[in-house]
Amino acid sequence: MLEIKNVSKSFADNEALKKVSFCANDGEITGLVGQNGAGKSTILRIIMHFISASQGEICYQNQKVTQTLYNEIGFLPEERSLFINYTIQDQLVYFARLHGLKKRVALERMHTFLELFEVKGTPTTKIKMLSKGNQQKVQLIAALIHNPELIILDEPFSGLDPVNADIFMRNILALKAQGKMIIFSSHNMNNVEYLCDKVVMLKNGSVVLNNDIHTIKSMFGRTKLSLWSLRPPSFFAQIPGVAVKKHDPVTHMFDLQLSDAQVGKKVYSSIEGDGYKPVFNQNYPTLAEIFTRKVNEDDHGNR
Ligand SMILES: Nc1ncnc2c1ncn2[C@@H]1O[C@H](COP(=O)(O)OP(=O)(O)OP(=O)(O)O)[C@@H](O)[C@H]1O
Repeated sequence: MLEIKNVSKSFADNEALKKVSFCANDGEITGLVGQNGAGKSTILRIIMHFISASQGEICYQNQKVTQTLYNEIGFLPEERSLFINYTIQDQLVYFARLHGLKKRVALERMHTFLELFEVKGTPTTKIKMLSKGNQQKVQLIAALIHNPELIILDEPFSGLDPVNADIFMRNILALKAQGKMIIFSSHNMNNVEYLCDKVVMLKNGSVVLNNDIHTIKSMFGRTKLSLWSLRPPSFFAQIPGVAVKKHDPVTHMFDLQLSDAQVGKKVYSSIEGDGYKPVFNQNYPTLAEIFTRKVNEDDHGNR
């Protein structure tokens, strides 16, 4: 288990992190989300010991994290850091050797990873000849080549097309199945929702959500209602607790936001006499919608 305990960090008078606490577990994927500047990279850099916390502590498997843990951690930095004149092979062997791997083992693993990640290039292709997405794959392989137990990925999906994002996701899930602990930051809520067991959301340096996805969704309730109706938008807008988010006059589909899941019953009874309804779907908000709501809340949790 990785425990982040009351970590604060200030850069001059800017409080970038305020008493941040959360845990990550072996065999689980934890997603770190938040707006630009929320503090995601800062907490990841503190875990990596690149910068120190102003306060608080971090424990991994019940021991204080020190630089000696370096070989147990695989890190994908937000800013890519490859030597563009190196070949893929020289680059990956270089990183593997930094972690004490023998060249033969590094080469074996390199071949496996190049295949798994479908890198478009051979071991002797120079990094600068690769597309941005393929360079990113090499950077991720560099983070994994020493077989770390804790994998920290700062925005792994930025700049990837959907096919390559899928390849990344498939491999991240395979690493989880091997029991690895994975923490990644991302602005792509669909990827976070698909991959993560747990989500931690930072807002202005503070944790505002910290739970498994199912619990987070339950906290918000089934407050999203998609329905088919021939009624005009004004009919639904006058029901207390209902906001009309979208109406398509061609398909007669509505997206309604409910203040409370119970309001769904009121909506249902108001159109009960209208006859056959091909769609009446009351659901939890998506993680992207929850994210937007949390961003727009004031500090007292009011929307
Ligand atoms: N080295 C630094 N010196 C001064 N301020 C910094 C430094 N690193 C980060 N900050 C500040 O700390 C705050 C958090 O930044 P951080 O990079 O952690 O945010 P982030 O959530 O990763 O944002 P993004 O999504 O844009 O990458 C910001 O106000 C930023 O300006």
